Amino acid sequence: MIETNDPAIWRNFLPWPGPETHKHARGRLGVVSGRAHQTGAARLAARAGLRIGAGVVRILCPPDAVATIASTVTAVMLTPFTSPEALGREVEEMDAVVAGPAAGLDEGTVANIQALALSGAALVIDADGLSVFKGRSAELFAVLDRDDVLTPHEGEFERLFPGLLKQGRAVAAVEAARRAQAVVVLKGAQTLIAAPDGRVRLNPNGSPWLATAGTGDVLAGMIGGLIAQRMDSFDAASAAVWLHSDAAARFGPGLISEDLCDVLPQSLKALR
Ligand SMILES: NC(=O)C1=CN([C@@H]2O[C@H](COP(=O)(O)OP(=O)(O)OC[C@H]3O[C@@H](n4cnc5c(N)ncnc54)[C@H](OP(=O)(O)O)[C@@H]3O)[C@@H](O)[C@H]2O)[C@@H](O)CC1
Ligand SMILES: Nc1ncnc2c1ncn2[C@@H]1O[C@H](COP(=O)(O)OP(=O)(O)O)[C@@H](O)[C@H]1O
Repeated sequence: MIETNDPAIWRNFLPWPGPETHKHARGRLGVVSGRAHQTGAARLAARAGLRIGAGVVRILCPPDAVATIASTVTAVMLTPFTSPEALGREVEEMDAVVAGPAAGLDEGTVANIQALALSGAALVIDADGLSVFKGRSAELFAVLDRDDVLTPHEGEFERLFPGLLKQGRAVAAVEAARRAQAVVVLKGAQTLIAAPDGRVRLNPNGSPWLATAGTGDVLAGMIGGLIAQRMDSFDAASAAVWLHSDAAARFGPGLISEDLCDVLPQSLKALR
């Protein structure tokens, strides 16, 4: 049965800070950046992770990207890594990690995701982190846990699950989550969120203003930020998808992806 992704389902599980909390207790999120000329996507995701409440957000980047990122981030922290093993060590203390946006379609991205999967952090895998496994999806599924989240648009979905969309989006999303044994967010005008146990939610408040570059990167950061705050991954994905659309609708005409973070507090306040 397809459930409507109504806030009533997950609203009581949204993580609000208690009086005794501190930034590390609120959740630590990592975001893996691409090379020097491909850092925007990670910066969008990292900012979104902070805005949705993760207490500490750190971008992990190749050494050549340090100067670019350092000159453009403020509250977001930054650590370079020189190998997949070093990346895996950096995320040991993190609660969740976003990987894939603008990561590059090469073996380095495969190795980074495999190293991240060995850590205890929940993974949110998007964009190139999905596309790089085209024709070899079993290698990705083999390293995933049930608290990991895949966030494909239809093009990326087709690369991981060729032909499956012909069965209809809802059936396809459920089957994808079963095969991956992870949460699958099949993005689009009516985004679906599917869990490996067969549950599926259809998002009711999609906003066409989201059809602009980088909004998927923001969504990945929002999901990662909620999981870092220890929200269940299926509920975190559901809540992030709804809040993302709500923020877009509040902003309306002229929205670009970097505006979403600025309007997200209004969406959060309305639910509190
Ligand atoms: N600020 C930054 O740094 C940003 C960096 N970004 C980074 O850019 C890289 C490329 O990302 P991407 O998503 O544009 O390209 P990708 O998935 O390789 O292929 C696109 C092809 O897939 C198809 N397609 C089918 N359905 C689709 C759908 N629903 N939505 C979209 N596409 C759909 C469609 O094919 P067509 O239908 O045209 O034949 C289309 O031509 C990636 O690393 C990403 O992280 C972006 O996040 C933006 C902000
Ligand atoms: N017509 C639309 N109506 C509602 N939401 C849309 C529409 N088009 C795109 N979106 C949303 O915008 C986001 C785009 O993500 P994605 O394709 O990964 O973009 P990018 O890679 O540029 O960040 C997704 O959350 C998707 O659901």
